[in-house]
Amino acid sequence: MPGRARDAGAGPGAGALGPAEPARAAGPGDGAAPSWRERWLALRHRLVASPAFQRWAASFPPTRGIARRNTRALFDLCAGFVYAQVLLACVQLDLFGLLRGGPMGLGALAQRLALPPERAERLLRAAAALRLVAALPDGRYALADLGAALLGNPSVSAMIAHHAMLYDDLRDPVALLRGEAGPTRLAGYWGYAGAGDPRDLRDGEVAPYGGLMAASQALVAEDILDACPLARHARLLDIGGGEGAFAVAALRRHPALRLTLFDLPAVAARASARFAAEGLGARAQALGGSFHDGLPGGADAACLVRVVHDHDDGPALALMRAAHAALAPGGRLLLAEPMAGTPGAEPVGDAYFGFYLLAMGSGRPRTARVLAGMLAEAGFRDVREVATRRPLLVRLLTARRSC
Ligand SMILES: C[S@@+](CC[C@H](N)C(=O)[O-])C[C@H]1O[C@@H](n2cnc3c(N)ncnc32)[C@H](O)[C@@H]1O
Repeated sequence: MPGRARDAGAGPGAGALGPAEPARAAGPGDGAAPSWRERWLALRHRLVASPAFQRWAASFPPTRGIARRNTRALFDLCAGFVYAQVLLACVQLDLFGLLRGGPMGLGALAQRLALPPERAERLLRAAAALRLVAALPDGRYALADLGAALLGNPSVSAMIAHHAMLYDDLRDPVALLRGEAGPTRLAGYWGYAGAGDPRDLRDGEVAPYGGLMAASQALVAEDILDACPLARHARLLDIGGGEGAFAVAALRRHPALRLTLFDLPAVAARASARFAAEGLGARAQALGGSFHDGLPGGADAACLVRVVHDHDDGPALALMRAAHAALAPGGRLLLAEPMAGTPGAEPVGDAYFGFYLLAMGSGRPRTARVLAGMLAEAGFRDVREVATRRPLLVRLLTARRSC
């Protein structure tokens, strides 16, 4: 296992980077005397664990609201899988597509869903409780905000559908944590994460994840390009650029920009076809290879979009070093991905991506500060975070190679 990156500061510009990784406090297990805070927490936890206290807190007016919120939060944690499966059923049955044209009654919906009316009603009531659809006073059902938002983002439905593999892999989370779960379905899906030489992957093995990534780029490319326009750059190296969805968005926005996309050979071939189909063949080329063997030079900007978190610390740091070596002096790197410790989205980084990448067999979510430390270690300077519109989906660090 490669060594973990230090939670280092990252030189100039890095001071404002997110919360530090929580320091591992010395505790009784480490031989140190417990601090007053630990003693207070222990007392508090003994109280909260007591059923008598729970009953009292749930009826005492000043604590009633907190007790109910905590009960609900705990129940939601227990029930999360069920909610996700209700959503999967809605997606598989295309419920939101059916309601796109307007509200429908139960009978018509049951027929279109090919479900007995009682089962259709059960699904619709569950979906209404989850704010995916709305039950109208006249008994018909309509889209609610969350269902309508899914219709506007078809890639989210693709993500939901492919979660069937993730849930299979998470069936025994302790075995997964102990490395005793055996081969996972996600490692097969993301072929480069498994054993073997990723350069040997064939078209049929990269197409499923390539398509999923290309579809979900719609959500992130504009946020990245709005946060960090590339107008001052002449040539962009898109490292691990997939089928070219981000590249196409960048080229369309900056008509003078030229671009080299680098990805595994089978993926680069798909990107090449896309550039040609979009009429961008004269400004964009796709090169195939493994970035662990080095990167093509000549670019004054490079980007790593949703790539670094797929890799353990040793390969991730080597990749940053390769990007540094490939950039022209003074060139700029953009590192964009969802990050751990994002305020208001903490479970997305450490819980969702933490376990997703564990099942995939490679990588981990990192805080902005850890990534900044790694970039500095790879030789970059001026590491800074640029705010994006939806940090839950993507955050952005920029860094420079010295002149
Ligand atoms: C999660 S995808 C991100 C794709 C794209 N940047 C995006 O955001 O849509 C990671 C990409 O890294 C590529 N990749 C993984 N290992 C690689 C390697 N050793 N050499 C080159 N590309 C690699 C994969 O083929 C894939 O296209």
